[in-house]
Order: sequence, then structure tokens, then C-alpha cells
Amino acid sequence: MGRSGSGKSTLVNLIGFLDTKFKGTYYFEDKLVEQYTDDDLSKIRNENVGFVFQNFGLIEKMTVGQNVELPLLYAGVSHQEKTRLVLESLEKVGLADFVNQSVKLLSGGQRQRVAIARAIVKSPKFIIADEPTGALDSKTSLEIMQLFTELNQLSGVTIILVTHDANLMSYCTREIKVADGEVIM
Ligand SMILES: Nc1ncnc2c1ncn2[C@@H]1O[C@H](COP(=O)(O)OP(=O)(O)OP(=O)(O)O)[C@@H](O)[C@H]1O
Repeated sequence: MGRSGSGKSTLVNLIGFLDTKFKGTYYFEDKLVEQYTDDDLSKIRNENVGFVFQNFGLIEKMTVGQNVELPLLYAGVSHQEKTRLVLESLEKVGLADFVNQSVKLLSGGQRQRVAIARAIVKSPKFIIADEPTGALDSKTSLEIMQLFTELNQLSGVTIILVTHDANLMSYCTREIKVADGEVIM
């Protein structure tokens, strides 16, 4: 948590290997991130991190299933396995019946569930969720937080959440405050 402009997105983009220009040290699995090549980091990101953003980041002209399948496109997974993984992810977010629907017809909360299904389809070690409830009403926001809690408890995936909303803190196990580009506690 932190005020607007304090550096929250910058920090989680570093943690998620989206941004690789930084001062300081970041170890991932006992190795300094600066020692990996860009190709290594793309692979590490692809295999370990799922991303969820405020504005969902779905491709409108695709179906729900096609959106969830995107991270698997270059994963060398058979068609049958892809179908199984997509359905399994959609089941976890309660949208298995929507697999063939266009995303255009979905509500904001449903869209974020699709984005979460896409984020978990490759069983990442952690999910970066940058203001995932920023575009949702308060009831839907709590439903999304409930879903994150279930995923954390059932699949053991860590969720790194950026939020302005102090009401969401009760779902979190650790609070990290950021101010003026620094972690302050
Ligand atoms: N540790 C840092 N060192 C230098 N510059 C930083 C640091 N952290 C953030 N910045 C700069 O501060 C600005 C705001 O950062 P950022 O967008 O990450 O903030 P934010 O907390 O996510 O804001 P918002 O809540 O409005 O999205 C950016 O221009 C970023 O480059």
C-alpha cells in the first residue's frame, strides 16, 4: 500500500520481472536477477508469475477460453492438455460454463475472474495483482478478494497485491508500505 505515485507499480513490476532496470539486488531462486539474460527472464516470468491488472487486459474479440489459453500458446502443451488446463482454471474462478462465450458480454467482476483464470493457468508460484479491484464496486471487490484467498489456501500461490483500499487489508497476511520510492515497513 502507498499513496498515488509512491512507487507501488514500479516495485511489483520489478518483482514480476517486467522491468529489469534497477539499482540494488534482487535474488530469485538464489541467483541475482541481473545475471540472467533477457531471454532467461522471459522464461522465468512465463513459468513463475501470473499478472492481474486493474483493467483486466483481456482481448475483446476472443472468447473466455481463448483468453485463458494465451499463456499456454508457446508452452509446448498438447491441444488436449490446453483444453483441460483452461477448464480447470475456469472452474477455480467459477466460470467453467463461460468457456465459449465472448468476453464482450461479461461484467467487470466476471472479466477479472477470467483474468485471474489466465494468471493461474500455468500454476505460477506468485501472482502480481496491481489494483485488481480498482475498477470494481465494493461488493465485487470483496468477491475477488475472497477468490484470491481461496486460491492462496487451495493452490498455495502467493498473491502480491497493490491496493489503495484499506478495506482489503483484512484479506492479507502481510502489509508492505511504500512511500517516495521506498519500502517503509
Ligand atoms: N524506487 C524508485 N526509484 C526511483 N523512481 C521511482 C521509484 N519508485 C517509483 N519511482 C518513480 O515514481 C513514479 C511513480 O511510480 P509508480 O507508478 O510505481 O507509483 P504507484 O504507487 O504505482 O502510483 P499509482 O498508485 O498512481 O499507480 C514513476 O515515475 C516511477 O518511475
